[in-house]
Amino acid sequence: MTPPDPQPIARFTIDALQVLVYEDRGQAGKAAAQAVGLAIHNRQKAAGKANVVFAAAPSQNEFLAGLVASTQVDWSRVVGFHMDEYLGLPADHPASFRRYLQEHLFRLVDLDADRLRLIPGERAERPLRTCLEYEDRLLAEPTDVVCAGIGENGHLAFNDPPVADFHDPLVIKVVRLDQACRVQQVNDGCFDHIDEVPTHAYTLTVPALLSAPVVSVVVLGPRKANAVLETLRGPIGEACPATALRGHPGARLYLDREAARLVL
Ligand SMILES: N[C@@H]1[C@@H](O)[C@H](O)[C@@H](COP(=O)(O)O)O[C@@H]1O
Repeated sequence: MTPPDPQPIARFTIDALQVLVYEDRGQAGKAAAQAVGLAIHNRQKAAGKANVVFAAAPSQNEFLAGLVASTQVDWSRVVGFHMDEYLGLPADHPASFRRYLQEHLFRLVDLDADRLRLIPGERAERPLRTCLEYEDRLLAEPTDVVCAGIGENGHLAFNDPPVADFHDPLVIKVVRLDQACRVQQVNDGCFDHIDEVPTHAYTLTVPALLSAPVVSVVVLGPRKANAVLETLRGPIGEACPATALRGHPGARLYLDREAARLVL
């Protein structure tokens, strides 16, 4: 017998943003995976393929596991991008986002190299050239679905508060990482020590992320409660980059009870 679909314990809308709260991480991730699976399926039916941008962080584990299990997605017709990567980190480094996505998704669904558009983060020289090349790839295959998280400091991808720009003319840029963001990477277990966390990274910009008609955001755990509060109840602005989601009618925020603690 198949387990029942996850049911939200609360659902509400803040400005244009739909918010769904689930009892636990597993249910929130599974619900997001079902909705993203359907969005990819619909896009494949309408356009033949779907261009999808994936976040790479422990917050995505349950969601990606749900997507791997989805029967709705034809992975031979998905083009996979990722939203950020550390500058100077080789692809096989344990904390590399390319490695994370290979292990949690691409390898598991046979998404091969010819359908992957990955940021060559190890190229630390001439990063602007890397940005322009990746921009060309994104513009050639416009994003249909973005799968994101929100950082403890309210960042979207690596658009931390000091560098986020809701009117950014760029599609991808190199940013200096905020200290709070670098500390989170250690707390998440991605690095042993703050000194190991790179100081700079490539990131898709806020307008690039929000250009997708479907934006699915999974935010889990007690350490995200403040960021969720700011995202939903604070003033819309770059001080909390995730507030930009409130202007997007195709955005959905999937929370577990712990992350939603301050907004229920
Ligand atoms: N590289 C990750 C992104 O891919 C992720 O979306 C974001 C939020 O991550 P988390 O949900 O762990 O806070 O953080 C980093 O930028």
